[in-house]
Amino acid sequence: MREGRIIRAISGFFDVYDDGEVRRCRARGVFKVKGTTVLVGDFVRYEPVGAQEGIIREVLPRRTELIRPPIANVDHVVVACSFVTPDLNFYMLDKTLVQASVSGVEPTIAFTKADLVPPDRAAATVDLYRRLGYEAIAVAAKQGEGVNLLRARLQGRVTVLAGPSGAGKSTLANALAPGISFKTGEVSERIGRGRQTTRHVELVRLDDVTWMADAPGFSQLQLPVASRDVRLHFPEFRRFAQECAYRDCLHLDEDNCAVKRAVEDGRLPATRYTSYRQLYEEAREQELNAY
Ligand SMILES: Nc1nc2c(ncn2[C@@H]2O[C@H](COP(=O)(O)OP(=O)(O)OP(=O)(O)O)[C@@H](O)[C@H]2O)c(=O)[nH]1
Ligand SMILES: [Zn+2]
Repeated sequence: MREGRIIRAISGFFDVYDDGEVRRCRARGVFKVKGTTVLVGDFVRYEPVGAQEGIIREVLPRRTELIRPPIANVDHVVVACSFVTPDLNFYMLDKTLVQASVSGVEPTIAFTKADLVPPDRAAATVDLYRRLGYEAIAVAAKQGEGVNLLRARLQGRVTVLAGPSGAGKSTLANALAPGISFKTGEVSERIGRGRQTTRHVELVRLDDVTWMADAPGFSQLQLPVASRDVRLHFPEFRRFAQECAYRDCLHLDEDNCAVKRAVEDGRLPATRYTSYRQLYEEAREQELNAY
């Protein structure tokens, strides 16, 4: 039995990468355990058959699992966020950072189109996020600025790109892995009678241990977290939250909230707190709609 990584799924077959070779495999017996799925990104045990085929016998435990696109063991997301066209949207950025945190995927923020804004503005935004503890890089893809820094962040990991339409994901994908054909938006397909939205995804090899998904990750639809837990995904709140009067302070309308105090006197950025309140409300709404 050998081990490999699924890099592509095509109508019942799975392409398994193992030590420089790709084998087209079928899965046998693995679905007997109820609820078992086989995803791109999965590590599997398989039996080679002939020179180019094989049979998957076991799916190994996953570290992470994204729903859109369905992909396992992603460890890194590059969150593309443009300074202009579309204008920088802190709320969208912060939402994606929360989604990454909930999924256990480490983010790197790529502030794109840095060539279109004054350098001091670009630097201030990058600094804001770095001070919060995030990895953040200003990128001007056409000039090549920031691309090598970003590429270094991919090394040894499986990366997906996320970010709104027009943020520069395809452009980044091409700069990072020349020749990659990055799928844009959502791919719809007719399946049977209804129209079902599916998103095919493949892992593209940069080197033996470095892979990138060829389709964007993290739909902006749902926030997979309870409203009361949203605060846990704003890491900069932590050191202030200890000083809140209530141990379980949500940092909303409670008295004597150290997080709100820190926002008021500028020790925490107001944009982040605004995003927090909005995301809390959004998660709360989801909960109320679930009943
Ligand atoms: N000036 C400048 N333009 C950029 C940069 N990166 C991307 N663009 C332009 O921004 C536009 C959108 O870029 P894409 O890479 O297609 O954006 P995307 O995120 O893949 O967009 P969707 O396919 O809609 O999801 C294109 O016209 C790019 O040429 C950059 O660093 N600087
Ligand atoms: Zn508080």
